[in-house]
Parts: sequence; C-alpha cells; structure tokens
Amino acid sequence: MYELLQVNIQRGDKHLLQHFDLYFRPQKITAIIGANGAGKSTLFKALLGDIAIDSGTISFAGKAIQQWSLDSLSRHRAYIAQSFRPVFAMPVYEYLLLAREPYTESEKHSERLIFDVANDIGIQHKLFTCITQLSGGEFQLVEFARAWLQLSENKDMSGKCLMLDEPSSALDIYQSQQLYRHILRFKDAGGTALIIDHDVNAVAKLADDLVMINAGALQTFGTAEDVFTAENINHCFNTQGHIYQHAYQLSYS
Ligand SMILES: Nc1ncnc2c1ncn2[C@@H]1O[C@H](COP(=O)(O)OP(=O)(O)OP(=O)(O)O)[C@@H](O)[C@H]1O
Repeated sequence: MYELLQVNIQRGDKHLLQHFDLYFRPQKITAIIGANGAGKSTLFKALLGDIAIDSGTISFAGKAIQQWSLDSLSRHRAYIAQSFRPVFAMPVYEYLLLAREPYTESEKHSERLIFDVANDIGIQHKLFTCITQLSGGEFQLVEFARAWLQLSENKDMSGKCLMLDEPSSALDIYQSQQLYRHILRFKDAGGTALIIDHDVNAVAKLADDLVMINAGALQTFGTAEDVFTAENINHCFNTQGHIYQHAYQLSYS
C-alpha cells in the first residue's frame, strides 16, 4: 500500500529517518515498534506528508504521494493521532458528521452511517455528549469511529488505510481489547492498518507484519512470526528479556 524508497529526513545534525526502504502490505496489519524517540511518529508524519523528506520517494497505492489530491487521500487514509483533543465544543454526532465531508450524500445517509458505526464501536450512548466532556478513553473510541466513517464508502475497505499512533494508550484493558477487535474487523473488511504501539505483547498477537525502528534507522521488518524474536526485541529496546508463551492469553478474535 505505502512504499518508501530511500527516504531520509534530517533536521540539523539529527537524522530522524535514514535510508528507509519499506513496503506496507495491503490488507494486513503492520505494527511499528521502537523505543521512545526512535522515529515512529516521524515515519507517520512522513507518510501523511506532514514533514518534508530530504530525499527518497513515498508512494501510496502505486502513486507518488504528491500526485494524490487531498480530497481523494482523505477518502483513502485516516489518521488517529497520539494525543489529540479538540478544543471546540460540539456534540459527538456533529464531530463525526465532519468525517463525511469528503462525500456527497444525503443527510439521512450520513445519519444512518454514523448510528451504525457508533453502535458497532459501542459509543452510541455518547452521540449527543459534548466532545469536551468525554474522558480520554471515550474520546479515543470516538476518534476511531471518526476514522472509520472517513473511510467508509460501502462495507468494502479495500484500498483504505487506517493509521493509528498509540491508539490504546488511554484505554483500559477491556476497551483496548475491543479496539484491537475493531482493527481486526477493519482488516477483515479488506482494509490496511498501520499501528504504532508500545505494547509489544499486544502487537505480537495482532500484527501480520512488524517494523522495528532504532534511532532513526530501520532495524528490521517482516512478518511478525519472523521478526518477533528475543534478539530483535532486546536490540531494539536495549533490554535483556526472554519470550515466553503464556498459558493464559486474552484473545482478540
Ligand atoms: N522537527 C524536528 N526537529 C528536530 N528533531 C525532531 C523533530 N521532530 C522530531 N525530532 C526528534 O526525532 C526523534 C524521533 O521523534 P519521534 O516523535 O518520531 O519519536 P517516536 O519514536 O514517535 O517516540 P515516542 O515513542 O516517544 O512517541 C526524537 O529524538 C525527536 O526529538
């Protein structure tokens, strides 16, 4: 889906991303992991076009990112930021309605879609609450619903990409599990998900592919099965741990 070829980003003397060659497989969940300050959010910013790259190319669905119109991009990829909170006051319903801006459709259609998605994500009882009165976790789920609505044309999410930067950071254990289930549902509908998450245990179970970033460099990437080794994890996080299979594991499916 996204492809990076020899992408470099440097600010002053600091190399934020160095020689990134990466391909994110469509209809898969790719987790991006790395220590604090490794460059994960910078990678997302580069994919979103929010930070200028110094060299290399980034393409989305086979087309250079600069050749996409903003309108078309907004229907193909949605981003959930790490700790965004809107400062304006409006009901959740109105906030979600903004996600339907790129589409020409009747008010009835938007309304039905918003109620359906809110129901699926379990925030239907919050639809008429003011967004400034939501807890951090509640707002995170609203953001997920907003992103889903932004990408919904029909039930098929093929060609659509959801980018999530630490989406479960404000969620309790139950809501985190629910969120991971929704991400799997998105994949089952044909969508592609890129997720930055510090919970390596969670992503090991969730992700098809893993990207490990270490001090602005791509340490390794591949299928989660190949990449999720104690050696790789220890190198990435400067730890000395072991990998254990626990008899008791919470399941997302
Ligand atoms: N515009 C900039 N100019 C200079 N340095 C920057 C800039 N943006 C980010 N950095 C630095 O680049 C490094 C990578 O930052 P980034 O936010 O991508 O890390 P991260 O892996 O997402 O970290 P975390 O897990 O803590 O969120 C950090 O050391 C940060 O201070």
